Amino acid sequence: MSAASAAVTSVLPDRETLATHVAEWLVDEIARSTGPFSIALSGGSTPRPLFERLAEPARAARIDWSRVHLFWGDERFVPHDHPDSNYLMARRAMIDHVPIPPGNVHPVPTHGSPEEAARDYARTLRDFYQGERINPTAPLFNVNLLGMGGDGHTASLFPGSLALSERDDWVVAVIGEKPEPRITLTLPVLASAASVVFMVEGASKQEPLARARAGDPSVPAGLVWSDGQLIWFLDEAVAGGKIDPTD
Ligand SMILES: O=C1O[C@H](COP(=O)(O)O)[C@@H](O)[C@H](O)[C@H]1O
Repeated sequence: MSAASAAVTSVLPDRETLATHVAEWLVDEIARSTGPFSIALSGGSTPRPLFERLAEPARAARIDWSRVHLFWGDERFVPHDHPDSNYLMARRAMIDHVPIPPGNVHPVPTHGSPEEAARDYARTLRDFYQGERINPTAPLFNVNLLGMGGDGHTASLFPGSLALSERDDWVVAVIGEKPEPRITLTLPVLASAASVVFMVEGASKQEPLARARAGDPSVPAGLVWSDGQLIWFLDEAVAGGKIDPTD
């Protein structure tokens, strides 16, 4: 399945409304579920207002945080207190303000070497999943929240990267493509979610978004599929008035 097939699209007026809409969607998804609810978080700037919305007291009170497990789709290989850390951003915007049990927060380790960290995180994911191989009928995550960079990258899968072809390892170290090494889940693991959710905003991403949605293989976000449903949450600036929500 490619990003171009079986996708649902919601276009919201602006980034603030987008964040509120996705927060409400997530609250409803958690409320409708039973048992553990696992979410893979993205980093960068786009999800920050969403995390802040989820931490607002009235909304946070509607979430059974004891069932929520937080993972990350990718991480910069920097200490957890480094300003570039995806974990630190989520902690400051949300985790520090909600009653989630500490044991339910599963950041990507950033000690040792990047390769060791990738191996350790794959172990963490497999232990949570209670399986060594992904079964497409039993997704690892309830929700995998993804973003897209201006170059079309998603998680830490960059255009032309060897990591895009990885089908066996669940997590890989990406070295030499960015100033700092990255740790990223690979495509089959990113796809293993009941809902793979892209949140993309801003006029500067119109062009890569259009290519991703057309399934352009040179745009990593366009290579992501979902073992469940694929949802694009967009603001009008990135949709550019050109997106038919039924596409
Ligand atoms: O490097 C990253 O970038 C993407 C996109 O970030 P944004 O700032 O353009 O929203 C993000 O999805 C990814 O998790 C992050 O590590």
